[in-house]
Amino acid sequence: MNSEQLAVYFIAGTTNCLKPIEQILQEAIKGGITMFQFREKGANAKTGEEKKALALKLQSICRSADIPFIVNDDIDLAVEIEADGVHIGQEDEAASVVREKIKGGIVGVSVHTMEEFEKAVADGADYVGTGPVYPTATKLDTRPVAGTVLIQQMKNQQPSFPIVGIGGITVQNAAEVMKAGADGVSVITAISMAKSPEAAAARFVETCK
Ligand SMILES: Cc1ncc(COP(=O)(O)OP(=O)(O)O)c(N)n1
Ligand SMILES: Cc1ncsc1CCOP(=O)(O)O
Ligand SMILES: [Mg+2]
Repeated sequence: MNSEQLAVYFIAGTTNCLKPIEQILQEAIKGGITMFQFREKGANAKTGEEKKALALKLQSICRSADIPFIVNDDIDLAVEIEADGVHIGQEDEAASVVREKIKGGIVGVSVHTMEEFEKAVADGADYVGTGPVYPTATKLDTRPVAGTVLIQQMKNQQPSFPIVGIGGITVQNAAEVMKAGADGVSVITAISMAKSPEAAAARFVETCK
């Protein structure tokens, strides 16, 4: 993975979409997203075979566009379908263990403190995601809103380690996240719920790429 692939990192699951997720992903790809994470969780989310079938469809769309397809949380699914990578949180197994399981794949880790950042790097993470940078209604069990300070601190300590901000990021505040030192923005609502996901993605590309 190179850090440029984090520039406009779109994340979605069916519960974040009012239209079919396949259509939204295709529109976002036309707009220029650089990476996609399948995050199928929460009330009414698909599970089991239905979740796997959807993952395979979205993976195929990403493959055709040469965009990395990352699975959130579900390491077994990522291994089974040979996803390009997995994104794990602090409640999941250590990145070093996950790295062994997904042989050669991308491992992203959520961090909220410098200690968590240093551990993720030592464990062999390929990138870290940190947030919520701004208030978000998408994830209820988040840590407190953090602003951009941790992004600045991580960048100062390890200038070349890939970092992405997440949480409440919009086309209006994305520049501030980049200015703090992020390599990109992770976005759910501002693309998945946009009137035009293509136009929204294109505006993020202008700011972040
Ligand atoms: C790129 C990126 N960064 C952070 C997260 C959040 O992960 P986590 O804290 O494990 O929360 P869930 O997304 O699993 O609810 C992410 N998904 N992606
Ligand atoms: C998954 C996640 N982790 C921290 S905030 C968040 C939700 C981001 O969603 P949105 O871009 O809609 O604020
Ligand atoms: Mg998680």
